[in-house]
Amino acid sequence: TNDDAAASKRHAVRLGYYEDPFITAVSRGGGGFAGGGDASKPPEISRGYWARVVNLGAGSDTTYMCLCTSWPQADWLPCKWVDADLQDNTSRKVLQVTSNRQLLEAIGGDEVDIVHNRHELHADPYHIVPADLRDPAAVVSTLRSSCGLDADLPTIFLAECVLVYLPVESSEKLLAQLANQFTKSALLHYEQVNLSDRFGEVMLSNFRSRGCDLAGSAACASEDAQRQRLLRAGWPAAAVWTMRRVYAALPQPATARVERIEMLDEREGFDQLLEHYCIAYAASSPFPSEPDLANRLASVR
Ligand SMILES: C[S@@+](CC[C@H](N)C(=O)[O-])C[C@H]1O[C@@H](n2cnc3c(N)ncnc32)[C@H](O)[C@@H]1O
Repeated sequence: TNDDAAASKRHAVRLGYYEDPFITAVSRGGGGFAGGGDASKPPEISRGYWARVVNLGAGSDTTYMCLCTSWPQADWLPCKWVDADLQDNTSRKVLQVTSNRQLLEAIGGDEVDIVHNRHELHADPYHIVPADLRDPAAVVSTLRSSCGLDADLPTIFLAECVLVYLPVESSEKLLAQLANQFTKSALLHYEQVNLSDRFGEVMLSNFRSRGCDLAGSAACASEDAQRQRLLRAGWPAAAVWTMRRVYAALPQPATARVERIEMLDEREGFDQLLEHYCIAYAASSPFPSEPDLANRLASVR
């Protein structure tokens, strides 16, 4: 599934949907390692990738490298960044990063000490570590002991198309462990939603026919199911938006540019697809009221 995600991203970048100078280094077809073939993807898929607010830190994702090169001096860059995935994927990513000059330079080049073995890499502030998300206690222990993460510091967790592959009991345990251990944290999570309607059932059977059983699909039945899972896991605040709502809220010049890259046969199919993916946000403290938020923003400015 990671190879397919990487190939879809490479295709979207090649057509100009968004920029990611590192995607060819991590995805086969451009000298990279991840498979996924070079098949072109329908424009609905590319628009979906472009509209994602967050590219999550797993698989062949290159968000850290993109952030570092786009804003090399920014003081808001995180003081630690961890890409965690199953060992097969981290081994591949370690090989990609250590054997590619462009990726090495993006993570600090000669300026940082890079310690790595086949499965993990530590180039503080950047880390790649193997972690099975079905074992949350081990995940937290790895973050603390191998990456030096301080659970008392503000932390953002990103999960892009990942939780849906875990049984719901496992994703709930993981979410509970993160909410419980990281008391100043937020979670941004992107995956399928509304899978209980007819379109959702067809999506599920398409995944199944590609040999991909979505073990966590029950948590994706509706927006409420997604939200309730976060609340049940102990996150005090949680909100869910379908990608249709997110897309409609994006700046019009930006959507207009992307919609000129490739025409859609029909808009309805794209809207349906957007209706079946969501962004969920959870926070370890209740959301501020709108006036409170405005006051806080004013004091920062
Ligand atoms: C569809 S890919 C998404 C990759 C990346 N987040 C992206 O969107 O480009 C799903 C990822 O979830 C990872 N994954 C699935 N089950 C996992 C588990 N139990 N523990 C850790 N990672 C897992 C896979 O290895 C794969 O990299």
